[in-house]
Amino acid sequence: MSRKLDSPVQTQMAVAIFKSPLGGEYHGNRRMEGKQPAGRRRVFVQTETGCVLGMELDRGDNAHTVKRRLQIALEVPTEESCLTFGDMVLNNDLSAVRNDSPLLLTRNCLHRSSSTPCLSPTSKEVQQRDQSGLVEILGQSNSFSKMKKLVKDTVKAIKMGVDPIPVHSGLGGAYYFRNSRGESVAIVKPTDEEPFAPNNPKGFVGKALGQPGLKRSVRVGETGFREVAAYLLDYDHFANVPPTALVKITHSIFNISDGVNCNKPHKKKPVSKIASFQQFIPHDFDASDHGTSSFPVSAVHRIGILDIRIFNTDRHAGNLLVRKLDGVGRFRQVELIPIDHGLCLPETLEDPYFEWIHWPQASIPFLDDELEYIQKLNPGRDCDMLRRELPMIREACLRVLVLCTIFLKEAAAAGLCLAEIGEMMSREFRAGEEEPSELEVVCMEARRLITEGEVRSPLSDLEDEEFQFDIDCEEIKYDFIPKTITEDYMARTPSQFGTVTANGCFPLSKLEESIEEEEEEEEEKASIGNDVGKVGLAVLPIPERLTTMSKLSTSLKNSTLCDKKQKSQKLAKAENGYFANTSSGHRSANEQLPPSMTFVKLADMSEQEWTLFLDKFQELLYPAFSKRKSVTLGQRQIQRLGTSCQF
Ligand SMILES: Nc1ncnc2c1ncn2[C@@H]1O[C@H](COP(=O)(O)OP(=O)(O)OP(=O)(O)O)[C@@H](O)[C@H]1O
Repeated sequence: MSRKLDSPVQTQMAVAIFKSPLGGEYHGNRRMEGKQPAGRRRVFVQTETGCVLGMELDRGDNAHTVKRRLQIALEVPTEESCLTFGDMVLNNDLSAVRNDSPLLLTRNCLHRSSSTPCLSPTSKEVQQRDQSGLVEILGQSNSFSKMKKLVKDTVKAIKMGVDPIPVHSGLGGAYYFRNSRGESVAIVKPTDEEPFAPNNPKGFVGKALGQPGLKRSVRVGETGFREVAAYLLDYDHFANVPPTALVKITHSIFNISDGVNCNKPHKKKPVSKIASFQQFIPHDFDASDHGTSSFPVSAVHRIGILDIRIFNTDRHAGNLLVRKLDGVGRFRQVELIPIDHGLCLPETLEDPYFEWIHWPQASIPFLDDELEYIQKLNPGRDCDMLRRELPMIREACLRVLVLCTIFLKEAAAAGLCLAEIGEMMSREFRAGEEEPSELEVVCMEARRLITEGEVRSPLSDLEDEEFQFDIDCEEIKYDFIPKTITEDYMARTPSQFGTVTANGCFPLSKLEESIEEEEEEEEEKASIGNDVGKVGLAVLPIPERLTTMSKLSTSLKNSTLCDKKQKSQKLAKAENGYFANTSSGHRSANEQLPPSMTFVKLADMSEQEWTLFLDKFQELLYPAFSKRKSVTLGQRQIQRLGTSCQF
């Protein structure tokens, strides 16, 4: 491990070495348009501890030449370093890397505990040599044009000495940047100050950039581009996401955990960061402080539509700002502003969080303009746009976007309301165990079907001893037509499939339990990553368990699905164990993170499998929607009955 990578001094050197000849102050992206010699690109290399180095690539550069330059600056031997750009490990060719792209430099992709200090340019000399502007938007989208004035105002205020204000709420580092009148105009969240990132100022540290973060399916350092993705996907400002861009920004307010800046505000030196930069929206409350009944139906629907598309795992009430419109003559009316989209577009499906799910507005059918908006959504086009504007975005995130957009479109067309759609995406906890959502159950079945190649008769399935969804033996008839498997399976909610255990498996009979217990013990001894599956224990109360047992297929062993879930759980355990600890006084990521389950993976499918999977997924949606509608109908009847029985 290089000593140099952990000390601020070399970063100064690095920046000096990589100083940009494209000097001048910030002019949006104008400077890059036209004036840059053909084939030249500027990139920002971020080390896993958050240090940002501006660097220029010539046409002839390749990953090796870049690493060699970094070796000189940081003393990291090229064979020990790894340069990545989103999903891509840059081994040689750099043609996919665009101007202004942030690259990540890690040590041979090794994950390590990262309480090590951040490197950042600290001396005045370095700042002068690093001639990029104080705030530079990374990306070319026209959607960022609104941001240019904001950036200009911010830069002017910085130069006048108007300091940003640290935001005390939230787990991550965030700063209100102001204009020359001292008014907050932007909120800036550096990617290396996210929860658990190396330079988090609130003590939530313990991971390097690129490792699984607060949510396992969102890596540390990758919430910033998700904030931007949410803004870019919010076409026509439909849900009211504030304008947001990714920036490279330099200021002394930012935190670095090297003891240089900590607790010595008067001695702070300017540091450069990659950050999300979002327009500050003046507001009166957030949704946790305000009665939700006054929220307009259309505002709730529009935010819900966005949350579903982007699979938001963090729509809590604090992430909905509320602005009273009394001042603009709309007495008692409010406007909602959705913020904090850093935990959307996870790399796998998990449990989303939709605060609005039980608000009455979410049970009101979609309005015509909303249905029209949904109908026009085109997930393929969304992906193309995101690949173009945010080339570091991972394909796994795009698959989640595609899946959820299809789900939304089909559900809305089938007449489901927002609450129903949200419920179908949410997991349930029963007896302390997490069950897959209805959406995940559909995905699991679609994967099973494409893995098997063809839908086959239940008899052959039983002979194969493949895993089946709670097939009731008594109900199986030999003249059962293939489609019926799916229908039978769809006729059940996840809870009717039986409780899923911590391993994501359905409960077994007692006999099987004891066998599995033994197997589990055996496997505890086996190494992590062993392919032998282990099946979890049933957790149902006895009577319920007996009913479930009688219904279970006799062929629950050899479950590929369970194997996969157990493997991912083992890996999760292994990873949790791996990030052993951090500096004392800081809360390590290990202490904070509850393990979360992955019931179905999307990223490991080939392009061809993914296409087949989406076809199957769409086919399976219709019976799932019918089931959901009948459940809702049943609930309403019970509610009505309850009301009419009241004296
Ligand atoms: N665009 C905005 N305009 C005005 N205020 C904002 C904006 N974005 C965030 N805030 C304020 O800053 C606070 C912290 O922001 P945010 O919730 O995005 O940070 P976070 O660290 O990601 O928080 P959390 O830990 O809740 O996820 C918010 O509670 C809100 O009060």
